[in-house]
Amino acid sequence: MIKVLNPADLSIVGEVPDGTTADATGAVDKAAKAFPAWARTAPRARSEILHKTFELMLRDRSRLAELISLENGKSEADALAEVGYAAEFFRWFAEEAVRPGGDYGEAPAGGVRTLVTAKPIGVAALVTPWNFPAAMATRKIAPALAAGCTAVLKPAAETPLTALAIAELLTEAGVPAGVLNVVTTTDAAGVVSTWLADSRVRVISFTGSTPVGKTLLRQAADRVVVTAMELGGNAPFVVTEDADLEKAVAGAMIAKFRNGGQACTAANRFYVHSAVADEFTELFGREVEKLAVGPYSQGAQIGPLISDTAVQRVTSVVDEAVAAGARVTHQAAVPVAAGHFYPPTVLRDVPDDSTLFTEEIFGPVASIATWSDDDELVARVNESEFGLAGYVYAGELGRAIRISEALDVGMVGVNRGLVSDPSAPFGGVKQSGLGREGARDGLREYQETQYLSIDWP
Ligand SMILES: NC(=O)C1=CN([C@@H]2O[C@H](COP(=O)(O)OP(=O)(O)OC[C@H]3O[C@@H](n4cnc5c(N)ncnc54)[C@H](OP(=O)(O)O)[C@@H]3O)[C@@H](O)[C@H]2O)C=CC1
Ligand SMILES: O=C(O)CCCC(=O)O
Repeated sequence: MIKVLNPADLSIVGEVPDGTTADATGAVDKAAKAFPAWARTAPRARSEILHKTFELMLRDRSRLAELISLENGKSEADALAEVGYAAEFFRWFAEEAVRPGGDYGEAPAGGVRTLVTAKPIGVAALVTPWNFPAAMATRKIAPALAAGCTAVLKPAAETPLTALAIAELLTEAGVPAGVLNVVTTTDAAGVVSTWLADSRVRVISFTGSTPVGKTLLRQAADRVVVTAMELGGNAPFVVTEDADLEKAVAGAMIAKFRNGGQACTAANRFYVHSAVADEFTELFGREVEKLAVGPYSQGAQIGPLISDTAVQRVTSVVDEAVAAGARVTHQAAVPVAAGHFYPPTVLRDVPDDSTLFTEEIFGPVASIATWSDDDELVARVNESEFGLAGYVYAGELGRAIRISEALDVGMVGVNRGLVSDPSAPFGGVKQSGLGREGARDGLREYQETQYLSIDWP
């Protein structure tokens, strides 16, 4: 069994089976057996089951939020927001399930009709991280099932309880046995490589770190498995000299501190125009100092990090930046408690080559640098090998759009601190990944295009 810990106080909140590679194959057996019938189910029937699951998640919103907070540590507000966000993927893909797509046309030379259909690919392997235990699962399960695929899911070993609770709700909503199979395990590499080697698994969708994503891409290449990869980010947060600073601070609080900074979309590098950098730092820093850090059960706004290793890593990258000349300007207090807490922190004069700027921080640390020329700013931002999200705050909308379009990222919040939305195509460029989740694109990740070229005398 795997013991699931509460990162706020290290108490045990549950136990789940530690699945083996034999369990991994058993899950594919079930998914493969269930596939033909599920793929033939009328789109409307699949849609209604997904819609019912959306309703059940909202019915159980507080229970699910508590489970998320217990195993992940995030605040009650973040957990409730996550349940709403996660449930919306079921509603969105319930609506997309009835629009599988397709086409019908005539070849230019005549004598041929072309009938194009979008078919479910087959068994989908879904691998999800601990930072959004509900939303990362539903962002994959909903489109896979909407398309007519069956699935095997491996949640993170730190947060398996939420995925199991969602699977139960899908069963309650009417998903037949075998359509979704969850394998909890501490042998992530063994289970996932077993799936990628199995000829019945035709697509893998992964959310997690870039190094693991690269490993899975290499493994997927052996059988040319279709891949969708949501990997690490390094989001810039740009503030121009004519931006509304109060609005920019409000957006920064969301972009940086949602989920305690543990999000691939989290603002990682603040580039504030030198004319307003002092004022922005002061306004932002004052808000950061007010953040209440602690266990969700005490109504805190910021919970612990996921593990002690995470705390050590954030500590070391902050220390490294300070040694290189950065200054800590503001910091919130942390409780004296057993959990993995790190104080929300603001730093100024962070060098572009410090790890805080070149790698994902995945913690509540805001690193600020300054700039003064738009072209120089864009060049500095685009030096990164990552390109998931970005944020641009500017007074003149045209300038905000020009800067946003010049950034090598998949998503930009323009005068907004949040980009995530089930109706929008979530995903990154460069080493931040391949493919898109949500929107219509999310369904396409689980469909294969086939055409019939029909003799038409
Ligand atoms: N882009 C994103 O959304 C995320 C980015 N990250 C980044 O990655 C860093 C490390 O986080 P971490 O949780 O370790 O991320 P990982 O990439 O290690 O974990 C994500 C998922 O992949 C699984 N996994 C781990 N190793 C393998 C493997 N060899 N083969 C197949 N599956 C594997 C994990 O299982 P298990 O939990 O059992 O190890 C988990 O289900 C973070 O600090 C952050 O920078 C992390 C999470 C999400
Ligand atoms: O960190 C992630 O992997 C996803 C970010 C959550 C979201 O905004 O959708």
